[in-house]
Amino acid sequence: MTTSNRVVLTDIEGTTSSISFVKDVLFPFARRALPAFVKVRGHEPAVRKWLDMVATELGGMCQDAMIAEVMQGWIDEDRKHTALKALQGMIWADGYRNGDFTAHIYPDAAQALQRWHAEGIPLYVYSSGSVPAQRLFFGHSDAGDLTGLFSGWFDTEIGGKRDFRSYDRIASELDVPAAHVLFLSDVVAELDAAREAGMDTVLIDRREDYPEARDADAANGHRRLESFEGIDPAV
Ligand SMILES: CSCCC(=O)C(=O)COP(=O)(O)O
Ligand SMILES: [Mg+2]
Repeated sequence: MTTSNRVVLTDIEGTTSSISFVKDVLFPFARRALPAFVKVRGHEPAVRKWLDMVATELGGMCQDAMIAEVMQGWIDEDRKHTALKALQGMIWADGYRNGDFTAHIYPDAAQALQRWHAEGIPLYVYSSGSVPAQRLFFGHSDAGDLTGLFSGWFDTEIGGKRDFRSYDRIASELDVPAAHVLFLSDVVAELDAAREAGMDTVLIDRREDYPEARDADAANGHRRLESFEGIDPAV
């Protein structure tokens, strides 16, 4: 057991897992399935709630087929919209259940998360993917069911990942000083926001995801590592 009072908060896409898995497997799967999903399950309250949110944003009174089309455009743009992310998660549930795919996780990330958990370091996820999608992701990962490693999950319902107030709220929910939280992400703007809230940060700069290494300027003062190896959350 560790004597550290630090906790780890990690992003998923580009950090624990490859961008290509999300962009080339998950997004196309959701894009293809969206029209039928909206038609078949659009009446369920848990689905309707999000469709209505999108319809309101589009000015109200939209047909579901049009909402599906708009959301397909959002997938193409990689919009991190809370309603889209919630619906994507519901669609991916079928894919995981049917064994269409398992979620990619870098072996170094799986090993480090397992080690830190064994050392007693609390682990949390903060991703634009919805919390149910995060649970599915780690529940059906290439390294097996890793959900038991995590003490909690956060998505954009707590706020956007580039807004320092989201990190304030997360630290409050965890009931720890922000300085005790180590946030790991591949996106400098997210790390900037976490640092503004007082968190410690590491830029995960993987060659598989970012062929050109980011220099010190691009890293904007954040510690930069090319994998989870070498991260010691206890210091
Ligand atoms: C966990 S669901 C798949 C990832 C996803 O939809 C996404 O937008 C990932 O964004 P992240 O904040 O993890 O970079
Ligand atoms: Mg990311």
